[in-house]
Amino acid sequence: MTKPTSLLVTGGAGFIGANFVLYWLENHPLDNVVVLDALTYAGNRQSLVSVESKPNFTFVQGDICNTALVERLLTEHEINTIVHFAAESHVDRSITGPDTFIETNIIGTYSLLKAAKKCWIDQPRAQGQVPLEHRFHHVSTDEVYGTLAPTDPAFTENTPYAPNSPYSASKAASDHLVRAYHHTYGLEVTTSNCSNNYGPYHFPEKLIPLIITNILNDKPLPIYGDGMQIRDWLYVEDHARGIELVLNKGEVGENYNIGGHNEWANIDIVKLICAKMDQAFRDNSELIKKYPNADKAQQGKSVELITHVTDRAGHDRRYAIDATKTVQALAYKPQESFETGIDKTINWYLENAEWWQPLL
Ligand SMILES: NC(=O)c1ccc[n+]([C@@H]2O[C@H](COP(=O)([O-])OP(=O)(O)OC[C@H]3O[C@@H](n4cnc5c(N)ncnc54)[C@H](O)[C@@H]3O)[C@@H](O)[C@H]2O)c1
Repeated sequence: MTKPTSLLVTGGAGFIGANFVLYWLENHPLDNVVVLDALTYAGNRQSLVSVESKPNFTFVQGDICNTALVERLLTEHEINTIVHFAAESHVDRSITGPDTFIETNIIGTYSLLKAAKKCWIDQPRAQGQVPLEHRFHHVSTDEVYGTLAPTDPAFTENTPYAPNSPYSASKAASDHLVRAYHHTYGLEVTTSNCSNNYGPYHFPEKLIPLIITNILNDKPLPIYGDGMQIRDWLYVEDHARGIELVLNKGEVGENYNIGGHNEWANIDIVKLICAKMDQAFRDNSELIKKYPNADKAQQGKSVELITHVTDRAGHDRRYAIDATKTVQALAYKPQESFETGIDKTINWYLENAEWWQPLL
C-alpha cells in the first residue's frame, strides 16, 4: 500500500483543504506537502500562514486545468499522493453561474487524472522495473446521492447517484471520471463522499460561518424557506482524519462515505448558534468591546435576527450519510461531538475576526 510521503493537495487554501494541510503537517511532520490552488474568492493564503515557512511546504498558485503545470509539479516534487479538494463548492453559485463548476470540477479533475496517468503510469521505465505505488484521492460529497425523504435510510456507498444541482452534478461527473481512470487505466484511486463540514477557516457564505458573522454584525440571519432542510454535519478535522485513514488503509478502487451521524434541520442549527452566541456575550464582557455592533447578541436576543427568505431552487430536503463501511473497514470514529465541534467553531470565529472580516 502507498505510504503518502509527498502530497499534492489541490484546493489546499480552501476551507477543508487548508484544515487538511494543517492537520497533515501537524501529524506527519516529515512529509512533503505541495499545495496547488488558484486562489479564487474561496481560497485564502492566510489560512496556511502557520505552515508557510516550513521547508517541506510549498505553495503554488495555479489552476488544476493547467495539465502541464500539474505534470511539472508531480515530477519535480516526486509526488506519490494527490489529495484533490479543488472545486467550486457553493450550490447557490452553481445555480446562478454553472460554467466554472463544469470547468473546475469536471475538466479540472480530468486534467489531474490525465497528468497522474502520464506521470505515474505511462512513463517509460527500464525493463523489469516495477512501477512505484501512487494514490489519487478524490474528495467528494454526499450531495451526489440526491435527496432523502425524512424516513429514508441514509446514503451508503451503493446508493445510486441522483445529483440535483449543477454543483452536485459536476461532482458526480468527476467521481465517475475518477472511477473510470481506475477501471480503464489502472490508476490507483480512492474516493470519499463526505457530509456537510463545519469548523475554522470556513468562508462566511456557508450556513454556519454566515450565521456567526452576521450575528456579530447584527445582520439578518437568512433562512431558506421553512428551514426544515436536514443536513448531516461533521467537524472538519474529523473529515481530515477520515481521509488520512482512507489514504493509509483504504482499498484502491473503493469509495468511502465519511460522516458523523449528526442530522440537524437548518433552523435548529441557527437557533442553537443564536443561543450560544448570546451565552458567549453573557460570559465574556470583552466581546462587547470587540464586537460593538452585535446589539442583539448583547441583549441575548440574536434569535430575533432570523429572517425567512425564498427557498433555493431545487433545494434538496435531506442528506444523511451511513458511514458503516468506513467505520468497519478503517476503524473510523469522529473525535468531536456536535456540542464540542460547534463550541470550537464559534470560539474560533470570535477569536479570528482578522481572518473573516476582510471577506465580508
Ligand atoms: N464544504 C463541505 O461541506 C464539503 C462536504 C463534502 C465534500 N466537499 C468537497 O470538498 C472539497 C473542498 O471543499 P471546500 O468546502 O473546502 O471548498 P472551498 O470552496 O472552501 O475551497 C475550494 C478551493 O479550491 C480552489 N480552487 C477553485 N478552483 C480551482 C482551480 N481551477 N484550480 C485550483 N484551485 C481551485 C479555491 O481557490 C479554494 O481554495 C470540494 O471538492 C467539495 O466538493 C465539501
